[in-house]
Amino acid sequence: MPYASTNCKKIVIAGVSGSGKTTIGLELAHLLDAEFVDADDFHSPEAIAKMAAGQPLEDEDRVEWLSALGRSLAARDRSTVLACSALKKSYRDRLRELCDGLTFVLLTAETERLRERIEERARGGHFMPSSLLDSQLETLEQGDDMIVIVNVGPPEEVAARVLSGI
Ligand SMILES: Nc1ncnc2c1ncn2[C@@H]1O[C@H](COP(=O)(O)OP(=O)(O)OP(=O)(O)O)[C@@H](O)[C@H]1O
Ligand SMILES: O=C(O)[C@H](O)[C@@H](O)[C@H](O)[C@H](O)CO
Repeated sequence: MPYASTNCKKIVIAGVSGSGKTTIGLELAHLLDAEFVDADDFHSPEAIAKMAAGQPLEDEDRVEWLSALGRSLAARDRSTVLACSALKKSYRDRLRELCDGLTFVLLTAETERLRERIEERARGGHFMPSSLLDSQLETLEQGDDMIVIVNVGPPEEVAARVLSGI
């Protein structure tokens, strides 16, 4: 059955590191009774090591990753929320090429709030250093192909705003 005629929703929660993709994506998946997939789980160990060492990923580091994510989304027959940075328009287009009917939501927040959240999370042992935030923001191509939601407030309220926006 073509995707458009089913109730199966495929939503990509995009944004820079620390924008809350995982936090809000999990809440949204709960509201939609959808599966939640974290694109960080699809990065190669080399890509994770690179980021952990403070080096930004480049286009070539993201090629296989995006293909695997697009194929994985297309293969799912349940509603799915994917937390994925999807910083460039070309990355989002690659996902669209592989999976029909994707809705993209961009989470944003003020830079200093993002930095504080990343630093707090890094103290808990997360691999991503806040030194990479500037390159994440430089790489981000915000476009009218995404609904923009400001991630400020209790996560369940932000997820409810996402739900009414999509
Ligand atoms: N609405 C919110 N209110 C308070 N804290 C939040 C909110 N959203 C996210 N956070 C916190 O900010 C940090 C970053 O959030 P999260 O890990 O969800 O971001 P992310 O976009 O998935 O990041 P990354 O891509 O780097 O994995 C976490 O510690 C999370 O608890
Ligand atoms: O495209 C990218 O640069 C990556 O997906 C990053 O966004 C990280 O995976 C994430 O920030 C980890 O915390």
